Amino acid sequence: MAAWCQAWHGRDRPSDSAVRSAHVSAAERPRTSMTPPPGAAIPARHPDAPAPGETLGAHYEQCFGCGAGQPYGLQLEARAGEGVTVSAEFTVKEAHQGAPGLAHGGVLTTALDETLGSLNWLMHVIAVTGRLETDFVRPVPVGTTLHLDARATGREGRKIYCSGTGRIGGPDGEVAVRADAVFIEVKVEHFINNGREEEIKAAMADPDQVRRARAFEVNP
Ligand SMILES: CCCCCCCC/C=C\CCCCCCCC(=O)SCCNC(=O)CCNC(=O)[C@H](O)C(C)(C)COP(=O)(O)OP(=O)(O)OC[C@H]1O[C@@H](n2cnc3c(N)ncnc32)[C@H](O)[C@@H]1OP(=O)(O)O
Repeated sequence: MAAWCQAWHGRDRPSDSAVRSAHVSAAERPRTSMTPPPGAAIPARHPDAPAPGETLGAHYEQCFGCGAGQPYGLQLEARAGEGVTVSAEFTVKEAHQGAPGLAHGGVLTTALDETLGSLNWLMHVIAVTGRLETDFVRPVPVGTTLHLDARATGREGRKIYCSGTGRIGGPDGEVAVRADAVFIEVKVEHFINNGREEEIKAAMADPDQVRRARAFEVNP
């Protein structure tokens, strides 16, 4: 039986008090810098990572950032670049407005979060966003295609440092948004112990081999 499957069967869900105390100690931690510390490792591309130019596919069909099963989601399709870099496009739809005719800042942050998160697949690591800092440089109108780029800049322990930009008017157009983030490597138990049973079961039964591989095969 695969490790993730054993973890599911023998899972030990955290009690409410465990979740609360974990939350308090994390909240008391000083903010992590967004710059890789001196001595951080240079992120290495996994030998089995998709080749430059290949699309990565969604990691979960119901993901608000990349899943095809979310009609109001971003349905972002990331492509592998050289090294540990990715690019993606996202066209702002009416459902994504904040001010009339303009993209909501949270949606733009989601686009960056998803693009940055997809870098982890090139390293064959499962990681969640720990900290994400966005600069909103220009307003982004509905109908605009945001050209996104992201790169991993350093690794230290479980922390993965990365940065990304979103440009308008073409892949070399003006920067409209940019972000720095620290992702934290987790085991598949992070999802099993904290997610809802219904969705976890559905994800495990996903007939899409690529998505299953992204979710599980990086956790031997
Ligand atoms: C069976 C089905 C399975 C399906 C599987 C599907 C897999 C699909 C593949 C991929 C999915 C990825 C999803 C992509 C979606 C886009 C990305 C998102 O939006 S993710 C959602 C938003 N993020 C969260 O919900 C995190 C919530 N936070 C937590 O769960 C914890 O706080 C966590 C895991 C981040 C850390 O908790 P700790 O207890 O494991 O680790 P500690 O010991 O506290 O920290 C470890 C190191 O990380 C630093 N760290 C921790 N939290 C940090 C933070 N918030 N900012 C900066 N650094 C932080 C610490 O300073 C520490 O560093 P030092 O080792 O001391 O140097």
